[in-house]
Amino acid sequence: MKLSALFDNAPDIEIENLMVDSRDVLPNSIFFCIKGMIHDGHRYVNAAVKNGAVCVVHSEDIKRNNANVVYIKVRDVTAALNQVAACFYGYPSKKMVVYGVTGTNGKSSIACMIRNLLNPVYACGYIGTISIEYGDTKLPPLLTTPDIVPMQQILHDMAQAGMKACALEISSIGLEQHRTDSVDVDIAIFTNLTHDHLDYHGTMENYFEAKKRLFDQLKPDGTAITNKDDPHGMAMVADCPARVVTYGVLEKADYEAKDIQLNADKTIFTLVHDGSEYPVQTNLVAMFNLYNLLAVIAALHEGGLPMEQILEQLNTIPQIEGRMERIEEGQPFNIIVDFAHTPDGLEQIFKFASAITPKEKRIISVFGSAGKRDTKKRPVFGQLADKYCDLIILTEDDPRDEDPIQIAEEIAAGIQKTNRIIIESRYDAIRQAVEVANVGDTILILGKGDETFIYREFGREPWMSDPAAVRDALRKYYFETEEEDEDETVE
Ligand SMILES: CC(=O)N[C@H]1[C@@H](OP(=O)(O)OP(=O)(O)OC[C@H]2O[C@@H](n3ccc(=O)[nH]c3=O)[C@H](O)[C@@H]2O)O[C@H](CO)[C@@H](O)[C@@H]1O[C@H](C)C(=O)N[C@@H](C)C(=O)N[C@H](CCC(=O)O)C(=O)O
Ligand SMILES: Nc1ncnc2c1ncn2[C@@H]1O[C@H](COP(=O)(O)OP(=O)(O)OP(=O)(O)O)[C@@H](O)[C@H]1O
Repeated sequence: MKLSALFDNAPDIEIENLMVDSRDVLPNSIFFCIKGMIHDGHRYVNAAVKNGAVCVVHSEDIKRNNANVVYIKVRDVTAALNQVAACFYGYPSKKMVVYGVTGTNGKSSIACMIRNLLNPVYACGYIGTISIEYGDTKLPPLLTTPDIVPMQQILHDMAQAGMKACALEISSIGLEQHRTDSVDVDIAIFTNLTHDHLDYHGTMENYFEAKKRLFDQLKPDGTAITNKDDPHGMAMVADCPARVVTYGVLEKADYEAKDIQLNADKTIFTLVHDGSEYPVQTNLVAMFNLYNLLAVIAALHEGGLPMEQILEQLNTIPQIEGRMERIEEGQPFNIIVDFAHTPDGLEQIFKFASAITPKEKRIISVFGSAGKRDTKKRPVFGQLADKYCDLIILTEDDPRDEDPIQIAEEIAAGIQKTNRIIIESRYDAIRQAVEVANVGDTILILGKGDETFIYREFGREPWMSDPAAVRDALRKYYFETEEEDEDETVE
């Protein structure tokens, strides 16, 4: 693409790449000087030119010392990058119906469900924490919400591959860093707002405002779907220029659930919408998933999918990897692997475990808390586990360069009455839970879902994943010892 097509009054030189990091080698590129939290891109112009930049977009005064380079001064480099990236990749989001999901918990669950339910009738991709998927392509995730250039590039690839829609997770950090400013969102969904990412945003007010940007910026012919039962649900859409649609359980809402029956293996309820009542049965479990499902039904229906077509799929919704994943290997106790890593997420899963575990049986939880991330939530995790669990096994969870034992001690500071042990190795902690569980107990393995890495001081270290670890431990330390016990009895 010619530079002149991207900037007014620019020369006709050919542009092949967009560069935001001077360390990337990208021939015939435009380098954008982004001011970050640590570095200022303006300091890396020479390195960028060495690595292929033929144009530099900047907001501060810099030395224009290379006659072969075009220098373009703008007021806001990030805004320019957003406009240029969308144009460079052919405005891909305008070619698809984009469902943008934001909120503290439930983004991946809702975005994956939208993709899974829509895809059979209307080709839909997914971008989020779990992966990037479209058609038969499945790529590892970048960030939850990719940076500006990869975002536009992925959307372009999706549109090229024939996707007509995309379910996109939009994190508060992504919003704060303007990663979706040039994404044409058609339907924006809000799940809930509870304690998370306060290390980044500082206060709940800032965190709220970051999320609210998605709704403030929504186009007038877009749709905002909000959780009426969440204390922030209506405030989130207060200044939204788009049509607002609500879902909920506690109050009248556009998509409302009543007569709810929560079971260990299914949920039954009546959906009330637009004066009609629909009986619904789904294989999804737990109250928070009912909320997620209401958001999904609202989004798909508002997006044009007939209600009957949505409802007929709800009894066999595909399991979302690492989210409320029940491990069934024939053991006589429940094992659930879940990605819960916020206080609200933890409390929801503890409540569900309390509902499915008989009073005289135990809830055994295995979890930690990530290093270098929101340290204030650690004792809160401890308090919550103390309230609901009978045995707490604290272990590592992405320690980065912190000491996992120290993190565990900080969680333990919130535990007053419940037995707790600290086992640093995640595998050994899972093994311990499996070895001590009795018939009818419930084991919860929380925080990492299906992730196949653990972040350490040097970066990602491969990890077999919690579901694989628990299956391995069951085989080696539960079923084999059971067989040995039987052999001894025979003798
Ligand atoms: C903490 C954080 O959000 N960091 C993001 C931020 O980086 P930063 O401000 O530190 O950037 P910086 O290092 O100061 O660099 C500033 C600029 O100088 C450039 N640079 C820097 C050095 C150099 O030699 N040359 C050069 O050109 C950099 O490429 C950059 O453009 O801006 C970068 C884009 O310019 C992001 O990629 C980066 O995300 C990092 C990778 C990250 O880990 N982010 C996480 C926290 C995140 O975004 N998480 C959310 C939420 C997930 C959830 O909900 O759980 C997500 O959406 O994934
Ligand atoms: N609507 C909800 N309300 C509260 N907790 C939820 C909700 N949906 C899911 N959870 C809990 O939060 C965990 C993470 O869910 P999910 O991955 O969908 O959230 P997320 O917002 O995408 O988080 P992340 O971006 O960090 O992946 C789940 O495993 C579950 O324990």
